[in-house]
Amino acid sequence: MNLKLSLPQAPSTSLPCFIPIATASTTVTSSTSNTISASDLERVNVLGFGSGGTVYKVSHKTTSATYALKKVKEDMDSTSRHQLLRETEILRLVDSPYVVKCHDIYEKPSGEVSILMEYMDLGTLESLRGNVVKEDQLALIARQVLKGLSYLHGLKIVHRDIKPANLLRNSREEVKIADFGVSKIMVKSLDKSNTFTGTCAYMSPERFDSEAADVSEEDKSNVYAGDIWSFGLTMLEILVGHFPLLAHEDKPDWATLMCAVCLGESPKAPEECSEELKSFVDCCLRKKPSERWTASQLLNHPFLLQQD
Ligand SMILES: Nc1ncnc2c1ncn2[C@@H]1O[C@H](COP(=O)(O)OP(=O)(O)OP(=O)(O)O)[C@@H](O)[C@H]1O
Repeated sequence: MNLKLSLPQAPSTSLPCFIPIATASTTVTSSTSNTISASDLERVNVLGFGSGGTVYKVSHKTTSATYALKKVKEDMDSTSRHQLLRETEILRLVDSPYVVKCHDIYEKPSGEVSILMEYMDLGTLESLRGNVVKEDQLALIARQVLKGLSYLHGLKIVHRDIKPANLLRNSREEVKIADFGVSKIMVKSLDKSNTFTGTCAYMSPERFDSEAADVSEEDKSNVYAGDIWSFGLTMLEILVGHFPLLAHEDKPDWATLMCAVCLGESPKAPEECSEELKSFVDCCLRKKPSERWTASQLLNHPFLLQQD
């Protein structure tokens, strides 16, 4: 008589069903037990603009603690709304020293959503462009990003947009992964999430052209390898100071990129680099996803072990 049936899991493709975002005027949701009221925050200045909204540096009126507040555009279309729901779902789930911490999420009755994050005072890794980055500095950055990726992949989260603009650093020499707008939590083991999502320039060959004859079903479902390709390109960019696939074009068109990523040879570390670094880059940028090393394997690569 009192039969109890467990409810089926919602598929990942549907709108995520998660706890609703709290209103700013009341309690706010948080991955920590401490909640911060939106009315206690004071804007200091604008930190930057993204496609989804504006990020402000804010200060807590009583504690003077500094945070970054991402205010998401109100007039979102359904795709952007969907991305925001996914991002907040993931932000609530993750808690790692290698991922930018989300303290609270606020929603006003008007629909305006703001995300309160840990403040990373040195901004994104894009700011390193033009600087000479030594191998030991690169190893320090690579190790932290890989620890973040290893953590995320362990939770079956694929980031899908690893690039210098989505990696933030602070003056404690910490580097953290940010921006989960196009990330995804993998539900089924055969879920193929290597679709065309994220920033084209850093996309792996199998994601760029998943219909190519040499992309097997196994390659398509090896979603985490796509993050490793993007990570490898990002590390190489930091090392050489420019986008490594097309040195002379700032904003290459889609066809040029497609040729470089899918038909060209994988980019390599410059000849003058150590053998360990050359091998490290090679292990990240193998064309076949099954041959690319995983984040945990890369953490044990000689390039990172020797710089420990
Ligand atoms: N937690 C943070 N601490 C310090 N600065 C931040 C933080 N988050 C974002 N920023 C700054 O704000 C800028 C915009 O960030 P945002 O995440 O909205 O967009 P984006 O990642 O640059 O672009 P898009 O969302 O279009 O991919 C970043 O480039 C960075 O300079």
